[in-house]
Amino acid sequence: MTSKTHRNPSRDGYMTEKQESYKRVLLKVSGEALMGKAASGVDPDMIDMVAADIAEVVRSGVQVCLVVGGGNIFRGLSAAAKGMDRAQGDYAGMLATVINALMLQNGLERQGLETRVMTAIQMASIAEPYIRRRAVRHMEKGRVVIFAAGTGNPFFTTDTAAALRANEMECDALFKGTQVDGIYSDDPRRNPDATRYDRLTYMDVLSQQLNVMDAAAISLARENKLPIVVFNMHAPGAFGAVVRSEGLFTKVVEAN
Ligand SMILES: Nc1ncnc2c1ncn2[C@@H]1O[C@H](COP(=O)(O)OP(=O)(O)OP(=O)(O)O)[C@@H](O)[C@H]1O
Ligand SMILES: O=c1ccn([C@@H]2O[C@H](COP(=O)(O)O)[C@@H](O)[C@H]2O)c(=O)[nH]1
Repeated sequence: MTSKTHRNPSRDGYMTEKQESYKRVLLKVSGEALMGKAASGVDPDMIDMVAADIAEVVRSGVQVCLVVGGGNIFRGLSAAAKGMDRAQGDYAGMLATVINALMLQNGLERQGLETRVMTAIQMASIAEPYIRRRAVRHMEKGRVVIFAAGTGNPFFTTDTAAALRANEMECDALFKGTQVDGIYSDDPRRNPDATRYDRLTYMDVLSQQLNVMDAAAISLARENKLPIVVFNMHAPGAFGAVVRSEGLFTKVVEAN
């Protein structure tokens, strides 16, 4: 695939262009990616690398908001598989995303960026409650807004939270920074013969059950024609590169 699509500010169509021009984007940071080389938890070097990447994009004039996962600390589904009440486990998972958000906020501030953490579950002594119009205002002022605690509801994931917030913030695209350099025909970490796609439609991802993101997130993006860009966030500068449409990534859009 050689051509790239560009989402117009009106959000109602695509143009064929060589270079994307994004005004506002949401980056979903995988919790697992924050582990770096560690077995669990957060690798401070990885926080610094991700923060430097985000700072580069912000300084290029793009408004950035973030949703952080919690899979490096706790996943409700895994706990439920061992007998824990699912909803209780999911609330613990959402709290895990708040820990990651605070770590990332600190990393971003060390890069000299202005930031706000907004939580979907109220915890007013450490972060602002999520208020949509306030979040938009923060971004207009050049602040990086980190949306924590997922959607605030059990039985969801931070991928769905990312699609939800990206739509609410009227972002031009949702970037999913993960451990693999795009979407493959099968999980590349389990199947070495899986092949990578440059471009897919939402329906391709749903019908072929390409499990890089959950179906609820893909459906939400599809309903609102929100492009999704999946890329590997382990190399320094990776986020800036995909925002400039460089390097390897898979883009999910409405039609090829
Ligand atoms: N078809 C596929 N193409 C690419 N990756 C896939 C595919 N199927 C499954 N995966 C897996 O999906 C993973 C993406 O999940 P990732 O860990 O980034 O998300 P997450 O669960 O949202 O993050 P976290 O819970 O750690 O915050 C990849 O690491 C990859 O191994
Ligand atoms: O809206 C949400 C978002 C997340 N959760 C719980 O948090 C963990 C961690 O999120 P990941 O997306 O897996 O990184 C998730 O496993 C859920 O248990 C939630 O309940 N609701």
